[in-house]
Amino acid sequence: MGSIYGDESVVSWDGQDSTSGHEEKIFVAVRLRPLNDRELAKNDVSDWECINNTTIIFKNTLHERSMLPTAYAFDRVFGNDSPTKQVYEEAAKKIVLSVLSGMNSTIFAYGQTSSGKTYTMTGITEYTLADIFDYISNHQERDFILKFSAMEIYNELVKDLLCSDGTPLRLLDDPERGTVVDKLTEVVLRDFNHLKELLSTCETQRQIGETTLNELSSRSHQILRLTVESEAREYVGALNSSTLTASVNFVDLAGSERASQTLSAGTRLKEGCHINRSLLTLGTVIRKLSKGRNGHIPYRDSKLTRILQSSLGGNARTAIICTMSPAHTHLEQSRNTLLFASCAKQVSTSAQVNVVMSEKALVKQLQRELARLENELRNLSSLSASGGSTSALKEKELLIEKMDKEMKELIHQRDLAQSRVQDMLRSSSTSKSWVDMNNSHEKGSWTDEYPASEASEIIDPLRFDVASRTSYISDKYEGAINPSRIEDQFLEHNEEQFLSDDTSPRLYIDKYFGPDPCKGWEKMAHVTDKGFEDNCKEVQCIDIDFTKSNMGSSESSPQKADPASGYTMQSPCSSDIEVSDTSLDIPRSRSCAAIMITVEKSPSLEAAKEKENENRLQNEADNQEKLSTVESVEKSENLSTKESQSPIMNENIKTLREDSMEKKHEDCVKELSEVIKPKSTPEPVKQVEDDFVRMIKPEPVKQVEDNSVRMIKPEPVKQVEDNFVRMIKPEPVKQVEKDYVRMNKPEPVKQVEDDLMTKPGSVKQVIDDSKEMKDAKTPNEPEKTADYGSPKAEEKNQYVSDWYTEFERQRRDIIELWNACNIPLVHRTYFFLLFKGDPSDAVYMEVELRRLSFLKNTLHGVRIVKDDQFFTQASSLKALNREREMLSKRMLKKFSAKEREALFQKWGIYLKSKQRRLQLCRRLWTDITNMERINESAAIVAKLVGFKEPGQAPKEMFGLSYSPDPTNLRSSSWRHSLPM
Ligand SMILES: Nc1ncnc2c1ncn2[C@@H]1O[C@H](COP(=O)(O)OP(=O)(O)OP(=O)(O)O)[C@@H](O)[C@H]1O
Repeated sequence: MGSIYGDESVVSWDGQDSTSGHEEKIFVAVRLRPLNDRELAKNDVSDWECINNTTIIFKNTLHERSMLPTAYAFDRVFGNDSPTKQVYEEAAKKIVLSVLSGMNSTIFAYGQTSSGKTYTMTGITEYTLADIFDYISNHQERDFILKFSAMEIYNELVKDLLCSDGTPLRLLDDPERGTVVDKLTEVVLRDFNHLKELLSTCETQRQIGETTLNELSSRSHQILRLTVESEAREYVGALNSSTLTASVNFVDLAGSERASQTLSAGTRLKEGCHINRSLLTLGTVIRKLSKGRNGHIPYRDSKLTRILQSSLGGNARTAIICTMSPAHTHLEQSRNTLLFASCAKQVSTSAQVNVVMSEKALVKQLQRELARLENELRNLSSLSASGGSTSALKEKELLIEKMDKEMKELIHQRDLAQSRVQDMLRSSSTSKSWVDMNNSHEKGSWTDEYPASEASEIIDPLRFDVASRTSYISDKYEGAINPSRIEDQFLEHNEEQFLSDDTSPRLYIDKYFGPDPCKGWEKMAHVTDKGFEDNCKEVQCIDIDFTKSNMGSSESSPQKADPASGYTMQSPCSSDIEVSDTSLDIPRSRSCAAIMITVEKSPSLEAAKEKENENRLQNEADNQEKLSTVESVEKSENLSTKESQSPIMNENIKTLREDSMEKKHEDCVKELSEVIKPKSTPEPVKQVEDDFVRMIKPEPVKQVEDNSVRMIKPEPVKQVEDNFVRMIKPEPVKQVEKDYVRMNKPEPVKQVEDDLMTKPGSVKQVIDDSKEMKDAKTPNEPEKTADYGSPKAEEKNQYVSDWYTEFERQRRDIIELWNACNIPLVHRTYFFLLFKGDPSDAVYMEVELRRLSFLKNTLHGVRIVKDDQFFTQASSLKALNREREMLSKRMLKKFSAKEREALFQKWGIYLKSKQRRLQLCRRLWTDITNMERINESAAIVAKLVGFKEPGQAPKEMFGLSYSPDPTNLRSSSWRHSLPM
């Protein structure tokens, strides 16, 4: 008897958790009735016999030549002496009383005409109702409502058995309740007697006809329906009250019949046709369901199957009691019944508790559900706000913006640095050129060699603007002398002038770095040498020109040429560029060269300093010379009129007088080093370049775009599909195979061996220690014995003991993994016997553990992708079962009958059971927690396979040289089954 646990709980009749839907097969029982008087009168014989509770056999095999089965097994079979009460208790009660648990249930009586369906079903209905009423009276804590309805399907018309007008009822399809019989009378039962009255009404109403086989043959399918609603009394009207509601159907089918047997005609024949047709549909539904739910199930082909759809593979617990006549004359019908029963046995239903909540409870629950959903929605939105695609994009945009700013700043700094470099170089070169030029001028040599006409021809195409250039250069010159002004000059300087000026830092960048400044640093390394040399030359030329113009002015009006001196102040005198460049052979500023080397090769700071020192030494020598030159200029200054000197020149001379060239060079180098220091080492430059490329090139944007596209476009699906295809395609298997092969190759063994033998605290160490301990224990060597028991010896002892604990642990792991990976038993045995607990086993164990762990993971993966290809190749259950079969065959040869019997007894195998050897082999290596069983398994397999010296496994077996007595392994499949 079940129990009720209060509100929202259910009655459990069979110990199952009935609150959730569970799938179960239809319960099928067969009931054999006794031969009836008519059959006895005809001397009919009984063909069938129930040999136990579940099996019914065909007795008269002599009369039956067919190949049809002679024995049938069902959930329960009842012989002709079984009373209906027993049938109810053992085959129906559990199912029908599920109605009290809130689960729908149905009990069918199926069988040929006159086989005892009505007889059985009437009894079952009464017993059920009696039990239900009994239950209700014993459970006053619940409030029950019972409703009863009854219908029959006669000639494919649905009739209400509780209504006498005989009007056929319509079937309606309800989306929630399925097929319902429209306007079917439903009576609320007052008590058991009320029900009995109703049952009697039904009996009267039901179509009964006389046939030659049954005087009171039911000519219709009858469905009696009892609906049980229950509610815990203490919760009635409460907010959390709920009602269990379910129906039980008692279905007494019309009997299948053969017209020839029933000798029916007219009305009976017509009834028979309808009966057979609807039963045929029922049979088809059952047969189709028994083969799975593939394809169309013809529920709607008959009203019977349509009404009872929920009981046929639906959500009602179902039992079918097939009634049979044992008479030989009904053999064919009996066989059909058994065939139907066999099919029905394969059909599953999935019943669940129907809980109807009170309106208040429903509102409360809906409110709770609403709150939960709202909460989820909130979480989702906050999640998307914090980590969603929009925020990710925004974050990236911000990052890009930030990096963009940084890059701009870096570029700006670099520009400044370059400008400073140039200015310094120019000022340095100018000073030197200017001094040199003065020296040359003093010598009066260069203008003679290069006439003005030639110079003019060269300068014209350059459209050299002497005035602006002079002004600019003078400014820059000042800047070079006063580095603090450089930046201001660049900022203040006219943009156009910058662009037209090929000494402009911007053009310089364009020229040497290209439009993408990020490439500059590298490109610069290739072109600087020549480029900078050219640039320096230009600077020199300009300086020369400037110097020349100023020098000229000291002698005459700037508008007039002085043929004597060769000054051509009216026309651009850049012809002298060439002159200065070539004929004067002015040495390029060493400081310029040094600086460029620093930039060009991006050496380390130390290297730069080294070069700086080098330059300083060189410059010291140069400056000595320059200072003397300045002195000579000073001298000449005294000789010429003071007014003839330009203020700039005066300033220059003044500055040169105040600052030595060495100081200037030092300043240049120092400043340059400071400016370019962070970029002088290759890494930051590369980093800047990489960052820049990442930030300002189209790629990052593209990347962001791609990312966003990936997030919102259908491609992800494609990607997922691709991944999936990649997952389930043979490729991963191939990879897995490769990995597997790699794992099984001798290399890892070697590696593990090496590790274990060479590492400190290694196996070798343990072996040595244990040997040492063994030696220490030798009684013949007292001095060693003396050491035994000392702290050192105890430590060693502990060490060795730890090793054995570890050994046991590893061995257990391996055994577990063997089982998990379906490793062949022969392999297990060989290894198991190999492990003697010697520390040198560690190598084998470690390799085996690694291999198995890998295999287990792999198999796990393979199972996920359901790729049997690798699975079977690696270690499949199928292969293992094959191995067990083969081992079982060898038992005859390897074990005597006595030994086998002893083994069967030891392993709990019933001596009279079939396939005892196979049973035994199927148990080998299965109880992995029982070491005794494992030991026995190993011993049995070893004997079956014929290991000669199982403990003496060569380590080569880790390769492919596994050879456990080839004479005993004739079948190649044995070797094939080995995973190595
Ligand atoms: N197990 C049984 N023990 C004794 N008598 C039985 C048993 N089963 C059926 N009978 C008797 O056999 C006869 C036919 O039974 P019943 O009417 O139940 O058959 P049925 O299968 O319902 O037939 P139909 O399909 O024609 O209605 C009845 O007289 C009934 O009393």
